[in-house]
Amino acid sequence: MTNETSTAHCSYAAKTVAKILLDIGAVNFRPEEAYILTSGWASPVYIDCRKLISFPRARRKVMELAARQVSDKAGYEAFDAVAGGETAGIPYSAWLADVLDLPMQYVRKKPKGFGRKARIEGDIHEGQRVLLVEDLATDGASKVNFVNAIREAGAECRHAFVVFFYGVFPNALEELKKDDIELHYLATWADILAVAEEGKYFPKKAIEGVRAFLADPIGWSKAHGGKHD
Ligand SMILES: O=P(O)(O)OC[C@H]1O[C@H](OP(=O)(O)OP(=O)(O)O)[C@H](O)[C@@H]1O
Ligand SMILES: O=C(O)c1cc(=O)[nH]c(=O)[nH]1
Repeated sequence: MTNETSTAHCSYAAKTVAKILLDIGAVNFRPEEAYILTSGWASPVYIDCRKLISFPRARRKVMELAARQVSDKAGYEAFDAVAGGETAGIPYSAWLADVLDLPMQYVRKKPKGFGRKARIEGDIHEGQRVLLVEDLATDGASKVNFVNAIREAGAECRHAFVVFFYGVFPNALEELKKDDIELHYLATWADILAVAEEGKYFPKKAIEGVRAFLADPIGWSKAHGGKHD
């Protein structure tokens, strides 16, 4: 595949996924009352990718795009298994494993306090090449936790896939790279804003509020009680 074909596909995928997320009501703008994200950042925006589980045609489309994206970026036959991060990543990993015809596992955030005390459920082997799958990434910190659990189990994990990546927190991709993790994603906030503006999904004022956050997420977080370093 040429670079141009791959770029055209990324752009088509970004627009399609942004439109799907807007159409199913997964995109929440709330500049007047900040959301505090898992990572501690305050944000006027929140994407509820979990909603996709209830929309079968939309989720099938997203998974087709995902399968193509990871094959283009990481390579055909680059993986031996697909692992979902608890909780939201689990259904996505099941669907993607199905499309890619690969075994599936899932990774717990913490070991269970009893039984096998395992963090990986499913069959995992020494040297197996595992793709971590999650719903979304903000600054990516949770990905490192899941990847470490996969590596501690003896498998290899150098790639993570998310449907949605914030694409606003500085150095998120570079920080993951330091841990030898390449993040693949279909859409970002820039894609959502472009489609939302064009399709007039939200009042102009809400879009402007979101733009202020995207231009300075750290300053916005600090001013609204979230973390800022
Ligand atoms: O830290 P990042 O890598 O940027 O990603 C943000 C994480 O926060 C959310 O999960 P949450 O911890 O709320 O758990 P859940 O999946 O159990 O809902 C989301 O599903 C991502 O996994
Ligand atoms: O970081 C999070 O917790 C988070 C952000 C977001 O936009 N959506 C979500 O489900 N979780």
